[in-house]
Amino acid sequence: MKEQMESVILQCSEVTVDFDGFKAVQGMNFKLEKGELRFLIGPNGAGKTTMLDVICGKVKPTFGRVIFSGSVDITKKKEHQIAEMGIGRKFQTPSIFASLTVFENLEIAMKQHRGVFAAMRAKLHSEDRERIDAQLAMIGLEDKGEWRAGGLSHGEKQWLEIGMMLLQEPEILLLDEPVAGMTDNETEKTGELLQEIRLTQSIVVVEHDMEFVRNFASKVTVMHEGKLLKEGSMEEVQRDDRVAEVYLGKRRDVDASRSTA
Ligand SMILES: Nc1ncnc2c1ncn2[C@@H]1O[C@H](COP(=O)(O)OP(=O)(O)OP(=O)(O)O)[C@@H](O)[C@H]1O
Repeated sequence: MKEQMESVILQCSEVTVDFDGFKAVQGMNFKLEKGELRFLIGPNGAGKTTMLDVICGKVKPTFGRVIFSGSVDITKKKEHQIAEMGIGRKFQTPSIFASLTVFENLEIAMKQHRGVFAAMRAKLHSEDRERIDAQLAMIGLEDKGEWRAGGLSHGEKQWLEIGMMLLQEPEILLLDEPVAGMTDNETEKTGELLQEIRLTQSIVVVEHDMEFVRNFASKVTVMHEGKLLKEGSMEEVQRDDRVAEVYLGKRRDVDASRSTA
C-alpha cells in the first residue's frame, strides 16, 4: 500500500472549475504515476486545457484537491510556487528568445532555475556547459547550438522549449498539443523524446492527434463536458461506445488519419 502511494506523483480529486456559473470541469478525478506518459484527450471544450491550468496553478478550482508528491495540496499554492515545486507547463506557442542562440536560450533556462546569483555569474562552469550540451543532444539540436533560435523550424523550436523546461528540473511536465503543426518526421521524433523523458519524469500531454496518441500512449484519459468519460489503454478507449459517441461526427479523429483539429 505504502509503495503504491509513493508511486503516485499527482492525485486530483473531485476537481471542479466554475467560470461564472459555467462548469468547465466537474468532479474530475485524475491520478498520475511516477514515470507515466499520460495522454488527455476529448472533444473541443471538454475541459482538458482547464485541467492543465488547474495543475499548474493558473486556474484555481472552486472545489477539489490536487495533491502533488503525496502530501502538498497545490490548489493552495501560487502559480510560481507550483513551478518551483517541480511542475512545468509548456503552452502551444513557444516562448523562446528568438534573437538569442539555441545554446543561450538553454543557458538562461538553467540559470533561471538556479536563481538570481547564478544568473549574475558571468561565466559558465564546465559542468554547466556539459549539462547544456547533453540537453542539446537529447533534443536533437547538438549541431544547432550556435543557431539563432528564431531560425529553427517549428518542431525544433518546440524541442528547444522542452529542453529549456527540462533544465529547470521539473518532476511533472504538462504539454498542450506539442505536435500541432509538426511534420510527420518531427512528430515521430517528439514521441521518441517524450519516451526518453518519461524514464526520469512524469508527463501529461493534451492531444488531438490520434495517430500520435496511438503510437506513444500506454494510458489515455478521455474527458467530455468537464468530466472523466473513460480511462485505459488506447485499445480500450477506442472500443468504448460512449467514447465513439462523443467523437461522432469527428470519427476521423479517433479512427483514421492524422488530425490536428
Ligand atoms: N476563462 C474562461 N472563462 C470562461 N469559460 C472558459 C474559460 N476558459 C475555458 N472556458 C470554457 O471552458 C470549456 C473547457 O475549455 P478547455 O479549453 O478546457 O477545453 P479543451 O478540452 O482544452 O478544448 P480544446 O480541445 O478545444 O482546447 C470551454 O467551453 C471553454 O469555452
